[in-house]
Amino acid sequence: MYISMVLDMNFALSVLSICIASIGFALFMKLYLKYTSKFETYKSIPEGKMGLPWIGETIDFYKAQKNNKIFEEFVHPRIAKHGKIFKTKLMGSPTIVVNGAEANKFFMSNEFKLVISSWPSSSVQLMGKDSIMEKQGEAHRFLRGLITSTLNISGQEILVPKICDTVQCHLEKYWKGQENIRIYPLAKKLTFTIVFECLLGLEVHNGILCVFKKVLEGVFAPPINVPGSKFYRAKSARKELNRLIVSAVREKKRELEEEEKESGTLFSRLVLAMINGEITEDEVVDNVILLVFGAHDTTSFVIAMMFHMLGRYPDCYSRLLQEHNQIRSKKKPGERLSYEDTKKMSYTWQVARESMRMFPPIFGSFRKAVVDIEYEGFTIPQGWKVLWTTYGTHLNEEYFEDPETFNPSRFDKPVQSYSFIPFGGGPRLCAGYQLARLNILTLVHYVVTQYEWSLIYPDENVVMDPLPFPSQGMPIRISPKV
Ligand code: HEM
Repeated sequence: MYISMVLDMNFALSVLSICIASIGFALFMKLYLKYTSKFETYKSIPEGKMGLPWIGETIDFYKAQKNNKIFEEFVHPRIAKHGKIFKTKLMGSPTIVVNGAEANKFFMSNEFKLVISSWPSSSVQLMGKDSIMEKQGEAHRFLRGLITSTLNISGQEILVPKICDTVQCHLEKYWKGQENIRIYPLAKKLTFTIVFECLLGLEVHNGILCVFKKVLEGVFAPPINVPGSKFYRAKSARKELNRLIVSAVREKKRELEEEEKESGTLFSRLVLAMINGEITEDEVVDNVILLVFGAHDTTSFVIAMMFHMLGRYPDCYSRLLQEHNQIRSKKKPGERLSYEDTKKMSYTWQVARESMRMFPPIFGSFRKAVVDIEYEGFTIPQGWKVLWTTYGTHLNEEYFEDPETFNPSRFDKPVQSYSFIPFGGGPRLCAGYQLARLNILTLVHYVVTQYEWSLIYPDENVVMDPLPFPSQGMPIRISPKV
């Protein structure tokens, strides 16, 4: 009796489960068909798979990103199957992934006309809606003008000696007397100080780097604002940062109004524009934060990867060292580098470019179509995202012969335009590119002329979370040159 009751119950439960599963499946199919038929009117959407409703192929993308294999595991297999332009769905958005110099040129140079930049919600909330990356048209042009005017040739002539002092101070504080150091975290400290002190002209207070780090950690985290989440911690740090920067803005405003003299630093220029009513206080704050974000992990990763490759390619290192010894030999003891000296570091910059080709700090960037776009016989519907990727050209032998080989000399000759794009291109080309260049060249100069060094882990992995970084922080053995 008891057994038959249990069997009856089991049977009833099985029938119920089958019913629930069937209803679930029917609902799922209905949603899926509704979702796929929505775009049937567009006959020429690029090929590709949209994956599951809402999630799309996000899990595959994140998995590839975690392994630092976005190209090998996500982009390349889809290029092989569907061609250089394919569709997918990422983080809830239908997305067209575009690869190749021609496509890069088309989408990057049509910024504001056909596409606008489109950052994840967590980045916008943490960087602020008033940062340059969220601006279009005239507002974008004005902010960009302020930033790039600090980095024109006369701006760079002023910056180089300041960067030299900062680098020497950094080496004195963190390298001197050490046997082992980790290049990547130290390069982050240095980059932060260079942006804050040399570019912006702000003093670095104790603890501010820590607050910045917490904000940066949440920039690509899911925007889940619950206590304990990365995003929640980043939002709290952002509030703290706001307080600190707002008080610096108001102090600078008082100074500028009382003294009526402008120091020429980017921070003064931003505050002066605020006094003149051209931008708001929020715009000053958001752009200070954005500049640190734009510079910090990117420049430090390039520095780390340059040392990684130089440690593995002694011939390249000898040639680079020769370049710096020559510059050094023309200087008096203690004399700083000049902007002209940095122009002589052409091979070093080729090493940096080759490192960025193989290990781009930014894998690509999202845009949003503001109208239906016709490109190469395809239609990209209005509202869809477009993702351009660095890997799509950097690792393609159509643009770079033998792309897996580290060969800085490939940059002896100019490369096809829009094929080398670590700094992006078009109206949104990196606004701090010259600062990154000076930061990298100056640090390399002082390190290679003052230190013997060798890699501790020549096979150290690069991981991504979500930006790439060396898994061990790139430790090196160092000893001062005699
Ligand atoms: C090696 C170092 C760097 C790399 C690889 C890099 C890369 C990039 C890329 C790819 C973009 C374009 C993003 C897009 O198209 O959506 C960009 C934009 C930008 N970067 Fe950099 N960046 C670097 C260093 C810096 C530095 C040092 C600063 C400033 C101090 C900076 C400030 C900016 C700003 C303000 C933008 C936005 C430009 C705009 O929207 O008009 N970057 N960067």
